[in-house]
Amino acid sequence: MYQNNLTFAKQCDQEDPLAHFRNQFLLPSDNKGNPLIYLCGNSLGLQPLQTQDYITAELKDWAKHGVEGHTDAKHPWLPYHEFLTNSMAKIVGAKPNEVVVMNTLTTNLHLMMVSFYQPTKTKYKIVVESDAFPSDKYAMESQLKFHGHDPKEGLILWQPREGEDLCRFQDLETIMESQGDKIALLMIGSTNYYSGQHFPLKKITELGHKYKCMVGFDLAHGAGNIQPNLHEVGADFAVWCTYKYLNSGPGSLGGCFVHERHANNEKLNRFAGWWGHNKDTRFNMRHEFDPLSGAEGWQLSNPPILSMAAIRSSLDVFEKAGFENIRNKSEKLTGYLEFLLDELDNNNINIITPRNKEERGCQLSIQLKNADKAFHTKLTKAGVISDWREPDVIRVAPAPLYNSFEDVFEFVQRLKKVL
Ligand SMILES: Cc1ncc(COP(=O)(O)O)c(C=O)c1O
Ligand SMILES: Nc1ccccc1C(=O)C[C@H](N)C(=O)O
Repeated sequence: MYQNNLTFAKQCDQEDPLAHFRNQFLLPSDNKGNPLIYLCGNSLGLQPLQTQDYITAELKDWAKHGVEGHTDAKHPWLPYHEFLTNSMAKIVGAKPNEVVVMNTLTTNLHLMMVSFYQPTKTKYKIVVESDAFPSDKYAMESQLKFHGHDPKEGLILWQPREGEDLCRFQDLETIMESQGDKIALLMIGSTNYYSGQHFPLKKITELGHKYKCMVGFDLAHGAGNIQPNLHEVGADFAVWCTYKYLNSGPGSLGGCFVHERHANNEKLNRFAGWWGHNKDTRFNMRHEFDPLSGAEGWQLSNPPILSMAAIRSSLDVFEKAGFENIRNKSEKLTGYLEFLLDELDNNNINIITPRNKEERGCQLSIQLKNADKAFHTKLTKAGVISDWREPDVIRVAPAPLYNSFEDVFEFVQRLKKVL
């Protein structure tokens, strides 16, 4: 159904019900003002036009009200995180009291492991996909060490088979069959940062629970990209960032999910702070810690409002577009990219991301045999923003809110030239 020509790409853009959202983003250009082809939303999403106004409004309220802005700002700062909750809950398929925006991703991962990784002498191992993002692995290794275990022995890697790029669910089952009684936590990147493989979250959760393990997901590459349906999946916890597909700016805050079955679970360890304390008595001071029910109870500090304003802006764009529409377009757009790459018919190109759309989001990871980083530099000079991940992969992620079919077509033309 796809065609390898510009007229077809333009036709798709004309028929795309989300096409007008592109104008609501600031698209980067080079020093001479030529527009770049930006396919890097998997690393840093682009800025919605309205974000500046959302942030400026908070700066103005700060100027006008000073400390009184906590209660008198148009969007009062004391409950500000609550303005994000409903939209964020929809993005990850959760109930509002299961979700909170706070801290950053790796910080939240640690906080969640404090609660959901409570190893015993015999049941202490953690399973992770072998090529997880380094920060996640560092966090898990340091948690193992913190509890007195050897990370080399305690961290089990779920690996692709020899000669393959993707992990198979059956191999996770085999790990659980042989070591389930020693495993305390399954902590998997819902969508792997390198391969773009999206894992079967529900099957993984059920498998983990069968062996009495806690199950958590890192949705850094999933949130805003694929609907993870966290509540229905039944995961114990999840963490994510908002600077990739959620377009909320560099280093912006992260999100955190705690399943409602743990909302008031007093058996869990918790590192506490005053923002997680009962709102009615928070300012009475000198009270014993009285945690809020649900994910909010894990908050530590009063949050940075300027970052939250950017998240509120971005979530408003998602609300307007509707996540199902976004995902629909995403499947078509990435399908078009896949089609055009296949049309190149080049033996040095290997798409390692799964071919099946249920097992991937918008990113395709393109392995370029015999290429090195210099190749990627050439591609960048040709006006394409993508990223290179060692040893030989270019990650390309057409983001449905601001990328067009023409972007995808033009990218493949430039790739062909550089090849
Ligand atoms: C899967 C994954 N985990 C962790 C991180 C690190 O997140 P942060 O720097 O926000 O803690 C990233 C991206 O930077 C990521 O993609
Ligand atoms: N936050 C960053 C800051 C600087 C450079 C890269 C990042 C990334 O997000 C990398 C991303 N997590 C990745 O999947 O490679």
